[in-house]
Amino acid sequence: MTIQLTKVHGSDNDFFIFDVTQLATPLTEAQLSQVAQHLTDRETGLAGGADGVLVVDHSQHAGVAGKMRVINADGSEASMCGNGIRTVARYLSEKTDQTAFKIETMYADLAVQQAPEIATGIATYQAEISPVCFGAQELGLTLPDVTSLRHKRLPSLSKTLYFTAVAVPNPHLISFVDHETLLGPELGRIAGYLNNGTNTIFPDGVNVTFVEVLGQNHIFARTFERGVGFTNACGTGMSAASLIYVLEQGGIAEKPITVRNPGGMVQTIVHQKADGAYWMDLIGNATFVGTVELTLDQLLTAPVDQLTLQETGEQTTYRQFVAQLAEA
Ligand SMILES: N[C@@H](CCC[C@H](N)C(=O)O)C(=O)O
Repeated sequence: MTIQLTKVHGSDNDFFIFDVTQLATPLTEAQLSQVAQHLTDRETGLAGGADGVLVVDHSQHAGVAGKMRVINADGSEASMCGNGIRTVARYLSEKTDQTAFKIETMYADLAVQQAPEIATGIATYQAEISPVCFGAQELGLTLPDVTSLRHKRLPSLSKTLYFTAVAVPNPHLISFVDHETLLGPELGRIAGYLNNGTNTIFPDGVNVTFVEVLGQNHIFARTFERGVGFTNACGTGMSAASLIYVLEQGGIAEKPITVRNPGGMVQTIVHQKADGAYWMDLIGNATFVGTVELTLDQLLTAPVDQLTLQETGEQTTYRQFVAQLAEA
């Protein structure tokens, strides 16, 4: 039996889509974690490795096209992935011949749809990012007597930076910084500490994003992800950053925010419901790099570094888009 995987990315945050409906017998949780660690390794993994694996399955929820689970490169499971869900939206759109539908994720069935191209020839999808919560419990924030963290200094992390923590629903710590700090070593130092598994602030780790304001409704986000490390972009991180930009830094809700990142660019829109709850639209590329077929042995343990992708050619168009962004 062979299993087809699709290598995909959103803003060069790259993944393998693993459609487990192909399997005759389901894998165990331990095997899924093993698959992610095996395939994503940047040295020995498949096709240059990846930031994670997006597990696609049937959903039992009425009116939902499919289910997405997110397994980070270190084998841990995340509740959501903003760049990933756009690619899964495209995968399910092509599989089920629909352009607007819902995808089941760990905490919510999220609305997704095909969207107008962000640049010529770039397949583009839009995803709902929610639920949003500021509570310490949902964040896994364990500072004594702290129920939320909104624009506060944490002297044990930095003497100068202000931090806001928000779950969307995976946990994010956001700090607005100047250009030098955005590119400097502080992000790696702080996020490395918060994801070391022994710290007492976020014992389960947290995604950390530094944000620079480039203009009105125009920001740059750089993220160190829990379970991965530095990535080219983090979709939920950019959505969280956009929300905090609106709440604390003069960003305008209900209007597109351009979010640049090391891997490209997305747009977000921050919304608020009548009951006060926030949610975001995340709009960006859903690029299919190529496909590859593996045996079950290769999926789990056998060497995969010599396997090559059947490329789609989409990455060439994506590279041109990124080159144009750099010139703009
Ligand atoms: N890259 C993702 C986020 C993936 C999960 C994250 N590492 C976590 O553990 O919460 C995105 O685009 O949102």
